[in-house]
Amino acid sequence: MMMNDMPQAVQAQEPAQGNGRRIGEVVLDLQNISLSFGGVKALTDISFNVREHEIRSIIGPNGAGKSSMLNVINGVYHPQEGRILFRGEERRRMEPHMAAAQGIARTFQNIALFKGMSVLDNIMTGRNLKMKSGLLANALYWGRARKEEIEHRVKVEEIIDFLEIQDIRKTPVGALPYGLQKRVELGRALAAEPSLLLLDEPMAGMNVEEKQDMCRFILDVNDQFGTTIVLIEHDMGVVMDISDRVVVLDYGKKIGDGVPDEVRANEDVIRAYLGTSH
Ligand SMILES: Nc1ncnc2c1ncn2[C@@H]1O[C@H](COP(=O)(O)OP(=O)(O)OP(=O)(O)O)[C@@H](O)[C@H]1O
Repeated sequence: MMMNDMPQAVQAQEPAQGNGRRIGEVVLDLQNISLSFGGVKALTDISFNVREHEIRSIIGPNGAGKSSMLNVINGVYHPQEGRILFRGEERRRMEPHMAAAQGIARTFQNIALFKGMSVLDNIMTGRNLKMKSGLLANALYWGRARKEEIEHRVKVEEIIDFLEIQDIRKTPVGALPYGLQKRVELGRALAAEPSLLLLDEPMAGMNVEEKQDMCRFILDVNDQFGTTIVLIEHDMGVVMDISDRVVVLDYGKKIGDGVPDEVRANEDVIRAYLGTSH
């Protein structure tokens, strides 16, 4: 990203209009979010927003509250305080399956795939929500269900081509190296055709080459499908390279928010990261 060429005034808090992508309106607005587990305050008064087509990263040292934040967005955790607006509408009650129905998909820190199933079948499970025909429909309207399945297959094959995993489409996921499993997990999330994709440490445990591949796919998803992406990542180099804006958490509080150059220069962020292993 060409942040260095941008004048200071343009950088303040606004995402870059990089890579020909058009960054649009705020799609997700988190306002004064606080979340506790018993006596543990995981998040304290966190506010930030995510704009359409943006790659928005959440970083911070271990235990900073990053996963908790993603789980709040996804409807897994319910904050005790604060407001969440998605596409301008305030969220009242939220469950993970409702997030999926709203076009929010996610991947997990620890790969959550069916290891004994093929790559193709795993990605196919990502279409579940889109499938109208249930078992009964399958029995009664065989033709219609069959047609629908073919349409889903076409979509899944498109994703397989996009992720360049044609040669392993029939391979059981458990037999694949870690980096490829992560790519399949991305494929399954993409199968839901999300408008907002949440990625929990998509590069964790990868070697340099696998990280480069994953970066390329994340940028391509964002660019070609226009998907808005929120990601948690420990690798600072990667984050600064691919993000439009970065929010920094430390001990459950927000200590920085802005384009990568702003965050890099932020004294609080530098202090939080000094002496940590990130
Ligand atoms: N389900 C839970 N029950 C109790 N405490 C929790 C729960 N989830 C998170 N926490 C606590 O909330 C705080 C933030 O944790 P969280 O996992 O969100 O941080 P993180 O930044 O994602 O950390 P890491 O980088 O290690 O994954 C920690 O103190 C953690 O112990």
